Amino acid sequence: MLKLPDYSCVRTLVSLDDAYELCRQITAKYSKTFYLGTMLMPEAKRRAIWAIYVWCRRTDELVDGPRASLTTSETLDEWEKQLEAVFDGHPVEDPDVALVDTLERFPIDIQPFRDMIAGQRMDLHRSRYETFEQLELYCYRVAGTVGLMTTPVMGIDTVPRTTPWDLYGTVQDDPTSEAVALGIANQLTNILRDVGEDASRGRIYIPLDELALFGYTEEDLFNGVVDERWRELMRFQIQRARKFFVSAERGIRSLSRDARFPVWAALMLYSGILDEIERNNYDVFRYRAYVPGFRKLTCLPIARLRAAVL
Ligand SMILES: CC(C)=CCC/C(C)=C/CC/C(C)=C/CC/C(C)=C/[C@@H]1[C@@H](COP(=O)(O)OP(=O)(O)O)[C@]1(C)CC/C=C(\C)CC/C=C(\C)CCC=C(C)C
Ligand SMILES: Nc1ncnc2c1ncn2[C@@H]1O[C@H](COP(=O)(O)OP(=O)(O)OP(=O)(O)O)[C@@H](O)[C@H]1O
Ligand SMILES: [Mn+2]
Repeated sequence: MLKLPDYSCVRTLVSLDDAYELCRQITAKYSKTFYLGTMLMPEAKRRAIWAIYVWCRRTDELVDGPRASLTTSETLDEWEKQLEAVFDGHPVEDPDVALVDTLERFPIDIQPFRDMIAGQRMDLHRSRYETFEQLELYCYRVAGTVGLMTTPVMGIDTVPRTTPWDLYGTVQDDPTSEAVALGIANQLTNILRDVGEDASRGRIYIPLDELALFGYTEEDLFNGVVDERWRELMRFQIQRARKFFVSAERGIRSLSRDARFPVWAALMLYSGILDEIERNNYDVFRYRAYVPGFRKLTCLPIARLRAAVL
């Protein structure tokens, strides 16, 4: 079993600035998209998002990282206790120093963090989802929760703006469900991009009843068969992921002004992966869909404009 540090021990940890710098470096190393998003935010918010990112990354690594085979349900129990210590103001490891500070500055609830651990537990115990309902619960837990963790940092500002091209109607007070929708959209996209990689680990996230609906079998998936059945199935999956992105868009105008551009940018960059899958003619087995740097750059002025006018 993977042993975590004893959270009841007192130990010497890094300074607050060093802890945030560590979180910055880890975010930059692991995610170009989210790091870019944070670089468009004011300093205080950006540092908080790095701290949250790193906690999420560490949680994900427990079941997805190089030492994942050592992770058991007890490891996740310990991780949850470490989380509680952090919420009580007691950092256990260096990056926790930044998270404790972030939790003091922003009104963030512990429940989404617990729910994310529950999502990682699902990865530990199951490698198939029968229906989309089951998959949606998984997606809420591992990714929708990120929306709930980060919205209190980004802040809400619902001052209505009326424009002749108003696409989304009145500004809502509470963008919680849109924040969750963005996490789910990202996770569905991630799943479609990584179908081949997950299959090589014996995992299938696409709901089995939907594979059956398109006459595509588990065996086809493990053999990386790309034919019209697969392409139709992928078109269906992509269309659904896009619906979640569209729901999320409605919520961005309820966020603080200084968070709208970063979130539009992150949304456009991540949903761009779906366009790349289409460009690769749905062959996620042989080609990894990624948004090339120049296309990421062209998204930015459009995201800037959307943040200003939508
Ligand atoms: C710019 C910004 C606000 C970013 C948020 C950054 C953040 C804290 C991300 C956490 C990501 C993370 C490590 C989660 C652990 C579980 C996991 C791996 C989920 C997948 C992320 C993809 O990461 P990546 O591509 O690096 O994965 P791999 O390379 O395959 O390992 C997820 C797909 C989920 C990410 C979910 C979000 C970022 C939620 C987004 C929602 C908001 C920012 C709320 C916006 C508010 C409204 C009202 C729309
Ligand atoms: N164009 C590419 N071709 C092959 N491998 C890549 C490519 N881009 C990234 N990788 C590798 O795959 C890993 C994850 O790639 P990914 O596209 O998720 O980039 P990322 O830095 O995590 O950014 P993002 O936030 O957009 O997911 C990278 O750390 C890198 O090692
Ligand atoms: Mn990535």
